[in-house]
Amino acid sequence: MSDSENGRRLHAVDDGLLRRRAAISDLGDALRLLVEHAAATEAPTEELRRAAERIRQAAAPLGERVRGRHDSPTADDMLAGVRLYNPVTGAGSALAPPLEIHSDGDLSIGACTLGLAFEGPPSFAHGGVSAMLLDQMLGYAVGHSGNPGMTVRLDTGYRKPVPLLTPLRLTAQVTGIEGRRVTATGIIAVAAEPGEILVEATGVFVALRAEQARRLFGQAIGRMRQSRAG
Ligand SMILES: CCCCCCCCCCCCCC(=O)SCCNC(=O)CCNC(=O)[C@H](O)C(C)(C)COP(=O)(O)OP(=O)(O)OC[C@H]1O[C@@H](n2cnc3c(N)ncnc32)[C@H](O)[C@@H]1OP(=O)(O)O
Repeated sequence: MSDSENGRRLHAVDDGLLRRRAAISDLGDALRLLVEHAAATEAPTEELRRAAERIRQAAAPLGERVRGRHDSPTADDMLAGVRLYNPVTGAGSALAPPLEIHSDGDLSIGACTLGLAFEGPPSFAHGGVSAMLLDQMLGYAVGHSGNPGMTVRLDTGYRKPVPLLTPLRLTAQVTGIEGRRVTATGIIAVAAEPGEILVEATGVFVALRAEQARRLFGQAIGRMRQSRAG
């Protein structure tokens, strides 16, 4: 194959992957709209029954070809950090707010708005959701520092309730590295009042030894290599 033919082929593959990722995002948006409407609706009972039937019909073709537990989604790129179904940040996940994170130097900054589907106490976020957002924020900061690891401890302090339907600002940073253990802290605030801490967390993350990584992720890594080679 000539260089230009090879180039055209790679370009076509990239286009296909980009189109698939855009479609996954689009499906994720539709699912999040569905989840939010389903949590907020006061539609008549008969409308709920009709909607349930239509949703089951729409779901059926998606279930015809599915991946197994150890298979990465074909549109993901684990090494580049592209994970479309991450339940906190994934554009394709119905569960994700989604939280958008970027870095400014050593500081990781996140933004999201939680809908009624995330309600715990009336009109405020469920405490477990705040912990989930902060675990992701701290994990991102730890990964960004070049020492990725798994959460072994997460201490969460709830100072004030987190309002729903209100833009939020989250921040996180690494505060200490001791061998394989990395400590990070983070907070949740309302975007309009970033100085007022609603929830704070400190997490400890541990970099896996090679043997631990093989034991926990060996099958998934093997499948990923196979699918890349094929
Ligand atoms: C740009 C970059 C972007 C990156 C984006 C990424 C975003 C990703 C975001 C994802 C975010 C979400 C992330 C998630 O959701 S991660 C999912 C939730 N976490 C887990 O499932 C982890 C479960 N735990 C384990 O599997 C084991 O504990 C592992 C394998 C991790 C360690 O195995 P093990 O337990 O046998 O430990 P060790 O013998 O190897 O020793 C390790 C060191 O750690 C210390 N230790 C252990 N436990 C604790 C503890 N509770 N408090 C304090 N320290 C503790 C221990 O004393 C030792 O220290 P030292 O004696 O060496 O000093």
